[in-house]
Amino acid sequence: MSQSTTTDRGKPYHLRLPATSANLGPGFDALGLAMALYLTIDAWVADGFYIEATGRDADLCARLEDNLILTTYVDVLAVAGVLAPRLHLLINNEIPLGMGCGSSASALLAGVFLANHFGNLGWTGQQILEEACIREGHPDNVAACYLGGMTASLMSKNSLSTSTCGENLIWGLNLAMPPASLATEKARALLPATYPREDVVANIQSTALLVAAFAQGRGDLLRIAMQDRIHQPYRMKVCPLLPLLLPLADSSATLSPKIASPRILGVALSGAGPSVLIITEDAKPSALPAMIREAAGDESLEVLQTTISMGALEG
Ligand SMILES: Nc1ncnc2c1ncn2[C@@H]1O[C@H](COP(=O)(O)OP(=O)(O)O)[C@@H](O)[C@H]1O
Ligand SMILES: N[C@@H](CCOP(=O)(O)O)C(=O)O
Repeated sequence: MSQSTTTDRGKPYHLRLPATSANLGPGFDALGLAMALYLTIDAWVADGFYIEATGRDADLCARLEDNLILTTYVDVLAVAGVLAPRLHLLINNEIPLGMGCGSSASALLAGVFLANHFGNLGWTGQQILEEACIREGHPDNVAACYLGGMTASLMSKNSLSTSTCGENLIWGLNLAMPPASLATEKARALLPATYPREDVVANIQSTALLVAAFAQGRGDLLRIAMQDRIHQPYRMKVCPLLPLLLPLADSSATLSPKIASPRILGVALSGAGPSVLIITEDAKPSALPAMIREAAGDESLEVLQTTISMGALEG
């Protein structure tokens, strides 16, 4: 992107927003886990809109047209009746776009943070969070992106309630990334309007257990607690990695603690897919990528290894 002609940039407004893995299996639209892969933005008022982007999907992040960060920024200020100062954004992105890792949540939250700061809106953190959740349409990734750890969220009449736990857990978060992206909107359109009662009850039971597992650091519960019956079965056809990798959750269950194989705690679709999240007892186990590639039958499959993030930084 072309350079801003702003000569004296001064201290930038700085944002660092994590990727998120929503749902964690059964917690559809309710649970999200913040991951230590970041969208980092430095912003200054300038004489026009400029974006310089580096990192993952840098070409998409640097686009000025239909850019979710900028459209959110301009729209929030338009609704507030404030003329949006033009901005120069310096972006470094580590979050894969359209892969089920919450890139749109981080972009929306960034747009709202920028609007609040440069439009002097004076909003509280809660107002910023609620605005971004309303715009995303479901609170799970946005709330985890802001608050970090494993965040449970509930949106009722545009009012958000949240609770966070597990921010200090050192479990490994391993993401199997197929080559093609999948728009969340498309993956949501595959879900039925109603569900059998037994599927709903099974998901309520799993979700309750899953929250307890994160709150108490009970990795032994994840294999059972990450089972889902309300979105993953319907998304398998557009997320072909999922049926190949779900059995990995069972592979560790029978291992003797003496065997030095990476201990897999649980497996789920990451967000709306197509990536798959594999949680391990240890952070970044070096033997796991090869195990995942073998199960997927794809030697060149990308595997990202990361850990739990504490959430957003701003200022
Ligand atoms: N850093 C970013 N800059 C601009 N647009 C972004 C950014 N991150 C995400 N987006 C927009 O969000 C879309 C992906 O959102 P979505 O389909 O919900 O997938 P996910 O949130 O799982 O990555 C991208 O195609 C792009 O339009
Ligand atoms: N609960 C949502 C989560 C979407 O997450 P994303 O990272 O894929 O945008 C859903 O499952 O649709």
